[in-house]
Amino acid sequence: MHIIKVKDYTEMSRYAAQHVIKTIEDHDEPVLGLATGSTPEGMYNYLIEAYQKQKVSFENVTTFNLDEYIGVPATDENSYHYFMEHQLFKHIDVDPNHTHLPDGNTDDPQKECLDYEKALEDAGNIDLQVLGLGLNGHIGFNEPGTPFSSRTHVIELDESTRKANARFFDRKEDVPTHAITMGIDSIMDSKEIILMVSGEKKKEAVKQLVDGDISESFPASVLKKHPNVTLIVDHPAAELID
Ligand SMILES: O=P(O)(O)OC[C@H]1O[C@](O)(CO)[C@@H](O)[C@@H]1O
Repeated sequence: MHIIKVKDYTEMSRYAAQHVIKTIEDHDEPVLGLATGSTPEGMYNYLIEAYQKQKVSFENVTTFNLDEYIGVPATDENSYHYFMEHQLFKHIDVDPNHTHLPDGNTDDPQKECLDYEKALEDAGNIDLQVLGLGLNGHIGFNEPGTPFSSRTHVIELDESTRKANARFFDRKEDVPTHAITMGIDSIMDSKEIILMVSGEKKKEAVKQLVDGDISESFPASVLKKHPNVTLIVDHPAAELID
């Protein structure tokens, strides 16, 4: 795993956005894996700015998001559909038919998982996957204990994850209990991965990732087995690593 230390959230976001733009430039039909949460918001703002300055076009880009809550309609502002639409998609020239998120509002989540895997396969795998890091080491919504062999699946969210994400909801009880997430093996199929981590509260997770063992009890540790991963970490989050 290649480690890039940057000053702060702004630099992390800029660095990641430049990496995404380079991937788009290097491929005729780029396939991007995208994340939600607070971590990538700044990167999305840089991408929108670059698009507005005509430095990049998303016309030929296909996107796959990592995850979606179960039972939250796409029109609900807490859904990851809504997040992506408002944080990125509606501001750029991506073809809406080429953006994919799991449908968390389906009657048949198991079938939705299989369909999502099929769509990923048909797209020929992800050229660049963007990841954030959960406090407990989750990537996507793959919580500790998720098998490294997992493909897209339904997951019960950890209490710690529901607590961490309660800031987006009116009440903690409103945070969904389940989600559909790309599996760890699905993520590992990506040709390249960037993992963005910012902020002092993630410093223990970063230490565990960098210095700890590769173990299903800390899902992000699997990334150390991937041949092309870059950790972009800001100084507050990198405080405990060399
Ligand atoms: O960026 P945040 O909000 O700290 O969340 C970290 C990770 O957790 C998730 O939001 C899922 O809880 C991921 O999508 C994200 O990468």
